[in-house]
Amino acid sequence: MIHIVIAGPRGNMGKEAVKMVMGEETFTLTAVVDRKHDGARLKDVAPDLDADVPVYTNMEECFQKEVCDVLIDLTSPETGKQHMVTAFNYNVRPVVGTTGFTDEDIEELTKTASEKELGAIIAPNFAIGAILLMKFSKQAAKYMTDVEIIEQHHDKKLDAPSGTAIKTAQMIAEVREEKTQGHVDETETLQGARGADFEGMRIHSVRLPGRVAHQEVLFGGQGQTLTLRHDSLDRTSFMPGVKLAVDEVMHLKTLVYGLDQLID
Ligand SMILES: NC(=O)C1=CN([C@@H]2O[C@H](COP(=O)(O)OP(=O)(O)OC[C@H]3O[C@@H](n4cnc5c(N)ncnc54)[C@H](O)[C@@H]3O)[C@@H](O)[C@H]2O)C=CC1
Ligand SMILES: O=C(O)C1=N[C@H](C(=O)O)C[C@H](O)C1
Repeated sequence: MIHIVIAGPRGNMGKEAVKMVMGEETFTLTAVVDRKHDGARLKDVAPDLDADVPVYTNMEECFQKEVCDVLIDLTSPETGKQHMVTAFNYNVRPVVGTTGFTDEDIEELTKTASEKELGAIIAPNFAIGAILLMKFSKQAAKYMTDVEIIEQHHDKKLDAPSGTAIKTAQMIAEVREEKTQGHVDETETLQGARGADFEGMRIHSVRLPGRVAHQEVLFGGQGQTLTLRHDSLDRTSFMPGVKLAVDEVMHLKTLVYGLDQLID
């Protein structure tokens, strides 16, 4: 039995994670960490979840009082890192879907996980289709080096570009011959028109009500284009990946960044 604490249980992702954990025979939800409602029961502050577990606002107190093997963090960019550090201090294995980590954050957290020989996962995207999109993009970029990434999300999203777009660009950059795209003399008459620059590739972020999570990777070559696209139509798309990460993190002795590392 894996004992789990979820941070951010009333958020879009947190709610789905609570339902998923409660539905798994080998998982037990022991508590949740929220921004408010300290001392309440989750079922009283989120009746749609029907989860009779305690709510803490202080993660340390939660780890001191409750049994916890794995922390699932689905909060905000500034909170995720802090939660991971606290989890490491209590020998709890973090599974983090929260996006917005810098390269330095990931390096620092990897060092701590390795020193403690404690498993940890930061997964910018838990959806299998999105992981396949990243892998296929990496494959295509060996042959087609002009790439533009267009990601589209709901307008409540805090970080841009998305964690998925950054991870996709990082994976592509591992194999892509470095080049600056577009015309050598191109200028932006309106700042930002060409999107963010990742090693010469461009990333464009769209934010619209009605969207969930979508990404296209566009490749251009002589007389041809290739478009790869993934759509998450609702947040249940991420849950098999969250379950996989919880199972896998129990066997790891360091931090893994991206589920692409765990899926063939
Ligand atoms: N890895 C993946 O597959 C996915 C990752 N995400 C990421 O997950 C994160 C959450 O996304 P959503 O659920 O859409 O956001 P949301 O805004 O709906 O939920 C975030 C929740 O975290 C809570 N929270 C914030 N600070 C907290 C703190 N200090 N302690 C406890 N709770 C705190 C908020 O109160 C809120 O309920 C974002 O970073 C997003 O980019 C979202 C979808 C999929
Ligand atoms: O905020 C979201 O919604 C999502 N965030 C993740 C990201 O930044 O890539 C994953 C998914 O795209 C949904």
